[in-house]
Order: sequence, then C-alpha cells, then structure tokens
Amino acid sequence: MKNGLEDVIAAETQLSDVDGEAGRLIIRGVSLDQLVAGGTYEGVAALLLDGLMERSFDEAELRGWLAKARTKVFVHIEAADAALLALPPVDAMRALIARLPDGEDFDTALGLLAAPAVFLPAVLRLQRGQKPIAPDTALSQAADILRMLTGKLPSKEQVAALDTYLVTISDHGLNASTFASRVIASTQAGLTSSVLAALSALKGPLHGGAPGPVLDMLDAVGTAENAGRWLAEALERGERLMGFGHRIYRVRDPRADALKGALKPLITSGQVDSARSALAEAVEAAALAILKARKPDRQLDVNVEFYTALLLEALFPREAFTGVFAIGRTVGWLAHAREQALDGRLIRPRSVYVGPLPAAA
Ligand SMILES: CC(=O)SCCNC(=O)CCNC(=O)[C@H](O)C(C)(C)COP(=O)(O)OP(=O)(O)OC[C@H]1O[C@@H](n2cnc3c(N)ncnc32)[C@H](O)[C@@H]1OP(=O)(O)O
Ligand SMILES: O=C([O-])CC(=O)C(=O)O
Repeated sequence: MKNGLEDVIAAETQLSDVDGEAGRLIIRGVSLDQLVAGGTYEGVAALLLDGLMERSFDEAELRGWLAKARTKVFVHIEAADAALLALPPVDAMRALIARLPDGEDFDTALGLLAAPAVFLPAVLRLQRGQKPIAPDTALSQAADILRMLTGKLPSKEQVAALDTYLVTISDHGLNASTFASRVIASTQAGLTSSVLAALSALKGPLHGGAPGPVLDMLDAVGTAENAGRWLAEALERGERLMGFGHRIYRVRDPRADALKGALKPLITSGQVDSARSALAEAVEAAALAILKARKPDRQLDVNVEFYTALLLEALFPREAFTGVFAIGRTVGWLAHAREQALDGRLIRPRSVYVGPLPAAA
C-alpha cells in the first residue's frame, strides 16, 4: 500500500500529462510553451472542454457565452451577508458557488466557469466596504476579472499576465483537487458538487493555498543577504518551504518559468518593482541550495506556486490568491468531472483495517 496513493494510477485521461522526470506538461496534445504563447483563458477552456459537453464550440463562441454567464451569476452577490463576508475570500466564494444549481449540462458548466470570476472580485470589494461592480459582456474573462476588482480597465500587460496564469494552471493531471472532482463525478452528483469538493481540496496550504505564504516568506526574509539564515531557521523549526517540492516533479516545475516569463513585461513597463523579483530569485537560489544539502536523497525544486505568488502580487491582494487559482483550475475540474462521468464507473478504493478486532464471545 502507498501512503498518499503515491504512484497509484487512478484514471485514464485525455486531458493532461505531467512528466515529473522531464519537467514537461502537455494539455490535450499541446505543450505548455505553445499554450502560453499568446494563449487566453477562453482558448484553453475551449480546448479542455472540447467534445466533453453536449454541444461543441470554439474560443470565440465560448467568450460570448461566458460573458453572458458572468452577468447571470452576478445576482447571487446579493446573498453575501455579514457572516459570509467574515469568511476568508475563498470560503466566501465557495459559499456563493454552493447556491448554483447542480447538473451535468453545458449551462451548468458555463455558470461554474463564470461564478468564481465574478464572486471573487465582488467578495474582495464588499470586504473592503466597496460596492461590487457588474460584469462587462464586451470584455474577456481575464480583463473583466481585473476590471470588476479595481473599477478600472486593466493594462494590456496585466490582462496578458492574468491570461498566462489562468492558462498555465488550467489543468495538471490527477492533483488532489482534480481527484476530488472525479470522485464526486463518479457518484453522478453533478458538476457543481464536483467543483465545490475540488475547491475545498485546493485551499489547503500544501496545494493551492501556498502562494500567500510564499509572499509572507519573502517579506520575512526581507533581503537577499538574509535568505540563507532565515530559510535554515525555518527548516530547523520543522517548517516546509512554501513554493518548493512536488509529488510528481523531480525537476523544476515547467510552469515556474512560464510565470516568470509572464512577469517580464510587467517589470519592463514599470508595473512590478524589479527589486521584488530580484529578492525572489535570491530566495529561490538559497532555498534550492539548502534543500539540496538537507535532503540529498530527495530532488526538491521550485514548484508553480513560487512565481505564482510574484505574478499574482502584481494583480491581486494576497488574500485572493487561492481564489484566483480556483478561477483558473475550475475548467480542469469540469473537464475531468465530465470525463469521469462519461466513463460511468464509481470510484471506490479499499482500505486495510488495522484497528482492534472484536473480543471473542
Ligand atoms: C499547486 C500545488 O499544489 S504545488 C504544491 C504547493 N505546495 C507547497 O509549495 C508546499 C510546500 N511543499 C510541500 O509541502 C511538499 O513538497 C508537497 C506537499 C507539495 C509534496 O509533498 P510530498 O509528495 O509528500 O513530498 P515528498 O515525498 O517529495 O517529500 C519528501 C521529503 O521532503 C520534504 N519536503 C518536501 N517539500 C518540502 C519543502 N517545501 N520544504 C521542506 N521540506 C520539504 C518532506 O518533509 C519529506 O521529508 P521527510 O522524508 O524527511 O519527511
Ligand atoms: O499536481 C499536483 O499535485 C499539484 C499541482 O502542481 C497542481 O495541482 O497544479
């Protein structure tokens, strides 16, 4: 038996392949490099959902339907009362998504793609005492998310950076949240239930909750000179270094460089301080050296969350990061849920009982 199901194959999928030895990610036959070159959220969503819903569509059609779906789900913001707004943004978002009807059809899927994109900016604004901003059907999903957050049209560099992020993290094999989505789908509970379960799995600090703590780490380190000492002390305390290590990758996560690349136009146009990325690079180098020295048997490298933190810091407040991850990953969860539902087989593994036996009569 493998603790944590390590190396256990639990599904066949046509959606994505993570090669942990080569450091390569393929999404539906397209390599990550090809996908991020000018790729948009709507483009990767159309690619992932192709053939899995009851109707077919291309990127342009999806963009139009998604824009309308954003407007449709906006009414649910009315349900954001004081108790809901006291929750962390990702939990408030989950509570609002739970209001959506369940189902297996395209309309349900569209609502679920639109909902996190609308609910997250609205929750963040309400938590700051500001009025939510209604969606604009003329905009792409990435541009509208940023506009609904700030009330201003984002720069083209900001939209491109967010599109690259959403494309990069859209799907990633059988990660914990996607597995959760497939387990729920296998019971035929419906797509909303799958997304809610997956979101609950995503928010943990070992999965999609890591980027906020990455920034906390950068802040605590403060200067490049301090990095080695601070990281050594953190490991002494038994802490894990956030943004490093991965269950599958034994080399650098290929998404780290895709996200680092997406940061460059923001740095060169003066929208991100180059000192911040220099500090991140110094912390990365120090962390890799110390992890290599302390865990020589384990190849621990940088994962997607390290440069996610830096990229998202340029666009969102820190408390929003896990919610932004969910905006991008929902399409992967939906595609996997549909693939699993079409397969039709209930997921039900076995456990080994190691508890006490009943006393003899
Ligand atoms: C989108 C994503 O989900 S990407 C991952 C985001 N999460 C993080 O960045 C949190 C930090 N990283 C981690 O906690 C882990 O690397 C995980 C959860 C991502 C993967 O966990 P596992 O597959 O169980 O780790 P793995 O088996 O490779 O760990 C082996 C050893 O390395 C250690 N290790 C792994 N990652 C780290 C880390 N970031 N910092 C310090 N030590 C680490 C483990 O403690 C373990 O040591 P031990 O055998 O002495 O107990
Ligand atoms: O694949 C994993 O286990 C975690 C991860 O990187 C992701 O979900 O993007």
